[in-house]
Amino acid sequence: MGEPTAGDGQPENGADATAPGVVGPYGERALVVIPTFNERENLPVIVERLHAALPGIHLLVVDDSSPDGTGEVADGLAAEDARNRVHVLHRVEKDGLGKAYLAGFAWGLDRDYATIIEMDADGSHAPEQLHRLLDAVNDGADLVIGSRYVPGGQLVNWPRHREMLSRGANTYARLALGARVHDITAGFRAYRRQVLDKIELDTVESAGYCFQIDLAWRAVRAGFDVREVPITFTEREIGESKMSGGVMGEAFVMVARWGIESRIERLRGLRR
Ligand SMILES: Nc1nc2c(ncn2[C@@H]2O[C@H](COP(=O)(O)OP(=O)(O)O[C@H]3O[C@H](CO)[C@@H](O)[C@H](O)[C@@H]3O)[C@@H](O)[C@H]2O)c(=O)[nH]1
Repeated sequence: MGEPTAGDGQPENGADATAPGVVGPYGERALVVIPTFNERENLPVIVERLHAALPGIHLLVVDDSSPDGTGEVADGLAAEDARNRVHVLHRVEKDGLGKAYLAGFAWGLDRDYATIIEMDADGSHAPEQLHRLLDAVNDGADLVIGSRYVPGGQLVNWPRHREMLSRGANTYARLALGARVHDITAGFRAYRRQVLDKIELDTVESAGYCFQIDLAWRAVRAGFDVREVPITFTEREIGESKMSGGVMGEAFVMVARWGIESRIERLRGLRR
């Protein structure tokens, strides 16, 4: 499956990956993990915007051998960056968003980044709003979710059917799990590394977008301070979403399972 290829985990530009990725005023080392599949036109734009917004931040592109050559574009960006802020992890085949993030998290945790961020490559998440998430981390939050569904959150140009699907998925997850998170499927997040160290990433099974629900739910259950800050989510202009029936089916089944498991656990706790 999409395991990192030999030699992966090393920065492709020969950079010292332990060099600090200090985020301006935040004074902590932060890594933005960007999963990519067929994003060759979007990637250079997002990298430029990210470094314009937060010049000190490091980023790791996790590419699943995109047929359109995104991996080579990422290597080029890494080679061009004189400050060694851009790193690339190549995986052998498309293996789902969740697995790509897990590989990226492992890379970042190995290199002692203090904060690890999730962000799409397609411009849906605005790098200019990343400081909102980092401010909340700085304020003591453990997991910060950039939320479309709290006051101040917005959707721009998202097709109506995607909005309904997303809102439906959030309502379903809230009812099944009882987690008080408004946008538990959101993919713009910042994790304090202690969260990722604690929530047993080696037992994560979710491969697709339900990975987002899985990790937020684990963080809630572990008692971490999970907060939402409003963001604007903008529909991509170039390329296509990788959402599929399989991705939705996986989320439906997994969330039902976690809901049942947590109710059983609660009942056992009451009986004791
Ligand atoms: N490496 C890798 N990257 C992937 C894969 N599938 C998707 N990606 C990358 O993951 C990012 C998000 O994928 P999209 O397909 O553009 O997501 P979306 O439909 O716009 O979904 C957004 O909304 C979902 C629901 O709220 C979110 O769950 C999701 O994270 C994302 O923000 C993009 O950078 C895309 O290239 C994969 O199998 N492997």
